[in-house]
Amino acid sequence: MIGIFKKFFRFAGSQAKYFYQSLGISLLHAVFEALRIPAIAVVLEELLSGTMGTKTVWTSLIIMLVSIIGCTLTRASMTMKQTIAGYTVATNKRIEIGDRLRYMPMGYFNDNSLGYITSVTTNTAENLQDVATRVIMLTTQGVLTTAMITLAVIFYDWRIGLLIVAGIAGFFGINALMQRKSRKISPQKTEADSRLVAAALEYIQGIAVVRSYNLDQGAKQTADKAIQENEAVNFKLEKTFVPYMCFQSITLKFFGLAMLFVSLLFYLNGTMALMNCLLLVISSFMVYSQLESAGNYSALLRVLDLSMDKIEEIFRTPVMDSDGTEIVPERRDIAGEHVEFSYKNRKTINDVSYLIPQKTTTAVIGPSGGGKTTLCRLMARFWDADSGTVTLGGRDVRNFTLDSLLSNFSMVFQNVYLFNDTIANNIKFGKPGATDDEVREAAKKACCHDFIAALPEGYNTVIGEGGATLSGGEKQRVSIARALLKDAPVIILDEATANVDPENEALLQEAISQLTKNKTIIMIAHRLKTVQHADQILVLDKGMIIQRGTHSQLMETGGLYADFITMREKSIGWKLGGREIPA
Ligand SMILES: Nc1ncnc2c1ncn2[C@@H]1O[C@H](COP(=O)(O)OP(=O)(O)OP(=O)(O)O)[C@@H](O)[C@H]1O
Repeated sequence: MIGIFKKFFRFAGSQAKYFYQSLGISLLHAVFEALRIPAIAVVLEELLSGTMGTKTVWTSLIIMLVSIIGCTLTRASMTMKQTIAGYTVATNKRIEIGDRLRYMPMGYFNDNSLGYITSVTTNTAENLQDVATRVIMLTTQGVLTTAMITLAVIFYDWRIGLLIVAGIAGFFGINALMQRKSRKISPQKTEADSRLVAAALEYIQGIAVVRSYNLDQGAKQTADKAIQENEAVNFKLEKTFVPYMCFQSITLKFFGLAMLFVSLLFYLNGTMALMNCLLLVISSFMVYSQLESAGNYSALLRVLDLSMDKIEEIFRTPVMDSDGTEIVPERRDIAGEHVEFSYKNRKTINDVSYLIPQKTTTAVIGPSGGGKTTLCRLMARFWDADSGTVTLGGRDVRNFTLDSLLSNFSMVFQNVYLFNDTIANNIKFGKPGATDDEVREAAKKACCHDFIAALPEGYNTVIGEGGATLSGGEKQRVSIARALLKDAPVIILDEATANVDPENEALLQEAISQLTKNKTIIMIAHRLKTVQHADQILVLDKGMIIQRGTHSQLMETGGLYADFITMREKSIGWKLGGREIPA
């Protein structure tokens, strides 16, 4: 128990002082609680000696009032301090996690599900603000109050004091057994909580697929299973702890009763004065009451312990730019030398070298799964190469801080993610301090001003999470507006495939040509026109660059590129529903 407390105080960082302060107040609270014993003693003594007067009544009343008011004020102060500190610890940790996730290698997101990460920032952090404050307050208050009352009892009769101590020892013995059980079961609870969040997220995110394939049974069964498992683990937790809690409670009640009877026996055999006997009989009803409620909550200490472990695991995961420096490169050429990269053990980029001179366009083409996206993402350090180097302006990308490296790149991918916020704020994401005029200007260049202006609240229209309320083409143009606003010198573009309708296609092309003016462009190209006009074409297959050169050079040599072009040329001639497929 003490170990978990120490760990929590370390974990709480700057907020720990509020918990320490509340421990001090807790001690004061215990003193106020224990004051009731002398208040009763004063009255009993005078009643029994027959000297009872109004002065004694007032004295006792004042002590009682001091005790009650003191207890109330100290409890309120403790609750405020711990609650505020608990919420602040949870808030700080959530923000720190958010900051840290930005600098994590993408492999972290591969290895840990969205559900797991979400559950750490939601219910795990909630344990800090909720469980931590309640458990720490109740356990410290219970232990300190019992200790204080024990001291007061020892003052009147040390033998009964020893009896109380024996009761406390019995309580902690049972509590230790419960903690041991809790160590085994609590991880099941936190895992079941994570699984529940993961299943709910997956079910909601995949709801469109679930509907279109009429899979409600299968997908729902998975979510239902996670819900039922969670229920089962919680039942198991309760079923395991309830006997221990009952046993703790019975032990304390037994020792309370023993205190009552032993006091009476001591009185009967003449070793205890009547006043002390009556006082201790009354005290026997209150001595353990707070310890009992502390015991009921202490099982949750293990959950708190595990919550801290889960959060600390995130902080222990190495981030990418811990050794980076702020670099503003003089040139913006990008080069890879003997770059190798594997996802887990699957080699995806195999001894690749390239040079992308600044302000030129490089088209990357090749079969699906050949490694085009991976190659581009290694340039912006979504991942680190296993061997070889990637440089920007002659400097290894690993020498940059992630922020200073990424300030050079704008990336427009096919899977655009827009935040559940206004369109204006989604565009501003590219330049947080941008003015409304700048946002409008970027939107106009990206050909999205007209559709935004037609929305009910224009730029202040809130778009659903992931951009759910916009069409694919609209989302893509908003993401281009975002990139235009950022105005980074290097643009990585995963070109839209030809399955965009002709009107959108024309707008998209206009937006892209605005974005790419005067920049270094790396384009995963699907369109014949772009490929033909690129300064350099890299043909990537099975993680290797198998051809490189300009369109005419590669057409001359023949091979995969020439085959690709021939195929595209054939498809241009095809007509779909009377419309020509765009080149
Ligand atoms: N995050 C990831 N984790 C594990 N494997 C991945 C990941 N991303 C891609 N891969 C795998 O790496 C290989 C190359 O993928 P990549 O997306 O780079 O290819 P691509 O040429 O861009 O494909 P496409 O044209 O279909 O988009 C594929 O086999 C893919 O399954």
